[in-house]
Amino acid sequence: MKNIALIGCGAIGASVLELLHGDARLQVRWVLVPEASAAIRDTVARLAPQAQLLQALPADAHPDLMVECAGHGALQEHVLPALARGIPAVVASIGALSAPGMAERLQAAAEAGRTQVQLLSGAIGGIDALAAARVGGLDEVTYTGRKPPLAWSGTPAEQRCDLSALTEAFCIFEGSAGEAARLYPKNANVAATLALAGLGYDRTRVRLFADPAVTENVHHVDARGAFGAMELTMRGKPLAANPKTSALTVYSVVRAVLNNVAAVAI
Ligand SMILES: NC(=O)C1=CN([C@@H]2O[C@H](COP(=O)(O)OP(=O)(O)OC[C@H]3O[C@@H](n4cnc5c(N)ncnc54)[C@H](O)[C@@H]3O)[C@@H](O)[C@H]2O)C=CC1
Ligand SMILES: O=C([O-])CC(=O)C(=O)O
Repeated sequence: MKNIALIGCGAIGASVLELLHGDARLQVRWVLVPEASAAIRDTVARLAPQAQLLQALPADAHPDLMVECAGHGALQEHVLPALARGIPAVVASIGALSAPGMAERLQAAAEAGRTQVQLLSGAIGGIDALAAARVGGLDEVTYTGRKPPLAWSGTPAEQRCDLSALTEAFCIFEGSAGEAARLYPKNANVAATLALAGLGYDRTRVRLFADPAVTENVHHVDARGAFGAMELTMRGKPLAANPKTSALTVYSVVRAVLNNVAAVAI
């Protein structure tokens, strides 16, 4: 049986616990959050009663896998030290890697601990194809993200337009994946994932729209290169607990965890 440390117990973390609950091949032994609200305590008591709810991984704990679904700060706080201790990790907050030096520090920590960090595909598909296409050489990768206006609340989009008054699609951002990840950290994980798998932060073009005509989180990717061309549209249903997050992100985390305990991984 594999022991799991879960970082974050919000919209994604709670749904991950729900889906892993009862799987005899693994046990969530630690849930790490900055503050254990009553809702988090209830969720953990119901879905992972054996788990310790803590702020940091104890020095003598050695999980088989750390699962990050918490936010950008969690990479610095939990993932880097775990990797350095030899604990493998899967990470959902891919936008965090756009902070200067973070990608290099993740790599150095994993090398020091002789382990591996897996960057999850999260809300987007086709990352396998894009990363494979990169081997042959990519010429162009463009990502267009479209979410309902209120999914952009609390972001710099609020300074660009009145989100609640939009009657048609409004382009809230156009630029590189690097700028997108810095300005819209909670919404630009997909842009950062595409950049890391494909042409990098500077050469991956990004357009983000607040669109009152959509009810889903719509991700569109166009890529061209030596392999040929790829066009992909995902229409992700948002999680009820957090409309900024697509439900597929939860399934992507669960898939990665299950691939760690399954005899055949896909
Ligand atoms: N790769 C992808 O496609 C996607 C990635 N994400 C990432 O997943 C993260 C979590 O998403 P949600 O669950 O929807 O957010 P949420 O806000 O519902 O939950 C975040 C949880 O993490 C905890 N937390 C925050 N900072 C922490 C820290 N430093 N250490 C430990 N716990 C911490 C919070 O207390 C809360 O329990 C987002 O911040 C985003 O970076 C989200 C959507 C898509
Ligand atoms: O969950 C999504 O649809 C994607 C998302 O928020 C992001 O790119 O960070």
